Amino acid sequence: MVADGVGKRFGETVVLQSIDLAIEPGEVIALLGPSGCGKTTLLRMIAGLSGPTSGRIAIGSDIVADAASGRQVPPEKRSIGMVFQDYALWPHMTVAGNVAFPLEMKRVPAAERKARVADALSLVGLEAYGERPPATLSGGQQQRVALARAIVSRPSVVLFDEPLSNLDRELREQLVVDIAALIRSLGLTGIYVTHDHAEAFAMADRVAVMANGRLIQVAPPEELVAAPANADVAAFLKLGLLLPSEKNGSSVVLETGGERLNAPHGFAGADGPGHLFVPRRALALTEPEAGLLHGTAVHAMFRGEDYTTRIRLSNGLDLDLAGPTRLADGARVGITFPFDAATWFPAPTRP
Ligand SMILES: Nc1ncnc2c1ncn2[C@@H]1O[C@H](COP(=O)(O)OP(=O)(O)OP(=O)(O)O)[C@@H](O)[C@H]1O
Repeated sequence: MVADGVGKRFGETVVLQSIDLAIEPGEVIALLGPSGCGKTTLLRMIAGLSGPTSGRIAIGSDIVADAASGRQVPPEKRSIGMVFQDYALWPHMTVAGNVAFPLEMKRVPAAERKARVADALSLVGLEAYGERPPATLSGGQQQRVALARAIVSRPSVVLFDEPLSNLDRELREQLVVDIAALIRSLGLTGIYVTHDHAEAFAMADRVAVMANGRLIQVAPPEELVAAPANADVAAFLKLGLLLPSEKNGSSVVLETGGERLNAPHGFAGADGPGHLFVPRRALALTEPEAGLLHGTAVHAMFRGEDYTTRIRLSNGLDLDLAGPTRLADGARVGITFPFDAATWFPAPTRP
């Protein structure tokens, strides 16, 4: 699937700017971003449920949408399967009837249809449920039916629109693994929309982080965590501490609280306002006099193996840090980190 300069406007409102995204066959991409950033809009255009106002979309070798020529291939003629948040099963059909539907649309002969439906239901662990009406199944089982329906015709791309958000946490954690294993074992290409970064990390080969109708970083999960492209990505993924500050040469002064950090080797990046980013794994609690930053313990929570303490920094930010001891509420603490683990993100200069 290739999106080439894809944009979407509703009247005067620009919802997607100019999206360039190429997904390899067999690859799973998560579209991740806060509510309203345009994830569903992009997915609906790939599905053919709406058309781009600029750019074009290809699935395999077919151009399925092209704003310039007005070409818009309808959803049923695109090689796609879809799994929606609300399952979207037809209540008047049996489970097997639902799964068979995409094959009926393609006029697959009855005997082959039956075998393929049985195969798809067994892949999702529901071989015994074919004759039941969907309403008699649990939410998790209904979503498995929707998954079987999405893969039964072996489409070029399977599109997922927040498929697990109606399910409780335990079920979500189970299904995310099952879905990931299934799409990988079948070698399917997947686009998975979510606002949950744990789900995106569990599912995807690469994660496309979106904000305000733009793609801001497309990278494997490990790379996003190790090297977020900017302060927005680090903030959205909650990767650590983002300190609003002013940089002047090798020193960084925190915007509020006035603490000054003198980095022995300085930080790369332009002087002026911005954020100092310190990844969570680099942060450690220490005595107040040994701390680069200072704060007060708000409350320590026992987490089974260690304690997570919420610390209110002198600039008012809250930070949760794990440690082996229960700190008293109100205790003064220091926070330290190796300077070479920190990154300076200058404030963006927006036109
Ligand atoms: N038909 C429409 N007319 C006008 N604005 C729309 C229309 N559809 C979507 N939008 C706007 O486009 C923006 C992006 O919406 P979209 O549903 O793609 O976001 P999202 O990232 O999927 O959010 P969520 O996670 O809440 O579903 C929103 O500001 C929304 O209000």
